[in-house]
Amino acid sequence: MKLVSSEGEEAVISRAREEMYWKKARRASSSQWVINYGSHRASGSERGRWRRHTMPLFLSCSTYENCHQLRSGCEVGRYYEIATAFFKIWSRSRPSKYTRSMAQIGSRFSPRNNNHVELPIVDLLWERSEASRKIVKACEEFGFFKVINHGVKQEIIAPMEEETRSFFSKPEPDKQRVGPPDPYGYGSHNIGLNGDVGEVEYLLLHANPLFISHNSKYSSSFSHKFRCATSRYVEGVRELACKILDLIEEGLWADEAKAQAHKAQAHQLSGLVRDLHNDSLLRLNHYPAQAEPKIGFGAHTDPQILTILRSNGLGGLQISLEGGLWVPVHPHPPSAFCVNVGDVLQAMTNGRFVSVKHRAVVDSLSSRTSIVYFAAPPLHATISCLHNPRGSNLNPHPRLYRSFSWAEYKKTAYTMRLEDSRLNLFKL
Ligand SMILES: O=C(O)CCC(=O)C(=O)O
Ligand SMILES: [Fe+2]
Repeated sequence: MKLVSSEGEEAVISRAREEMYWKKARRASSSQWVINYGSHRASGSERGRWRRHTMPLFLSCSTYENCHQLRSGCEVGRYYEIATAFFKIWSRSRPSKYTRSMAQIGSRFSPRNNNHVELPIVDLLWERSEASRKIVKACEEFGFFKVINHGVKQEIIAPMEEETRSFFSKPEPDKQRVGPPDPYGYGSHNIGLNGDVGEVEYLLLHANPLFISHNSKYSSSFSHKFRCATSRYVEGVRELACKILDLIEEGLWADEAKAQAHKAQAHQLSGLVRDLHNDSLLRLNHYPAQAEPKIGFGAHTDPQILTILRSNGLGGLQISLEGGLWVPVHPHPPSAFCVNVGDVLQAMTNGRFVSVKHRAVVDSLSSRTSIVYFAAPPLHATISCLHNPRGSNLNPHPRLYRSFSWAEYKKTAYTMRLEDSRLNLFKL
């Protein structure tokens, strides 16, 4: 396939990669995404070079066939083809065979899908081996999936949603009484201690009853109803997280001795979350309505093992695909929980699972809430690549990360910006 320049496809791509210039994908209109890549030497006598190496790729999510010409004079459909070819080659040269490829995702990213990523949906009533295989695949390809028939009862979810709504609708001074976050407590606009801001207010709570003392200066401010709703909810989603982690562990070695998989699993993952000293958190987010689209919660990965998220049925969550392309996650079916891989799980699977960057945008006139449970190990736990109880390697690639304690990782995370890739600091 010929690209804009007369150079061969591989040459142009490797040059673009070498020069390591990627502009984040930006939204050109409601139906198009633009990705630019090329040389950053775009001025003066280098202008020609710039033109030659810069290819704005217009990926239209819903109507690309209807747009005929773009700035460069190339057909959008043609650019779509080029983009797919580009990502196929680009991802081929990525080090891990588990890295998601844009080419794979490209096929789902089609007009029919109405501009949303179709995340895999896992039904927990499926036969166990089927559910476990689907979850592992989703964690490898997307780092995200949804679960239905998850077993968390509506009578646990509804009071939690009600208490969340009622907390955020209190007058500001009442909310401030449980702030500023230390990191637990109520915060508004400022996320963390390192200058990150967003159109969000939130309440961060420790989810382990043993550590309720962390919340004690706040707990007297919460009604009995609120405390009951949160503790029942935490119990429910912790069970769900553990169920999923057991399925993951079974699925990781499913290729070998299938019949033994269940017996041999050692609950290495769920054991961390069930530990008496687990450091799991519950975070309630509220994104007030904005007249125009704003960032509610900036790009980040979740540091913990697994995240279980529920929103009030409104879109706003977006995930980052290969190449910095942001795509919205459809908020349906409403009964589903959205589940994502955290940094710790990426490290424990030696990079086989991906902890994917995501963010929340406020782009509607209704306010959105999300209730997020972060399943985490105890502070003293050592995080290293999982071992197979039957003795074989989880992932035949060399070890990617050194061992670290959760306390060490958490401390590092608190010193960094939201968007920083913390796990890179632990690479071998
Ligand atoms: O509100 C959302 O959809 C995302 C929130 C999130 O990513 C977080 O709290 O870590
Ligand atoms: Fe997150």
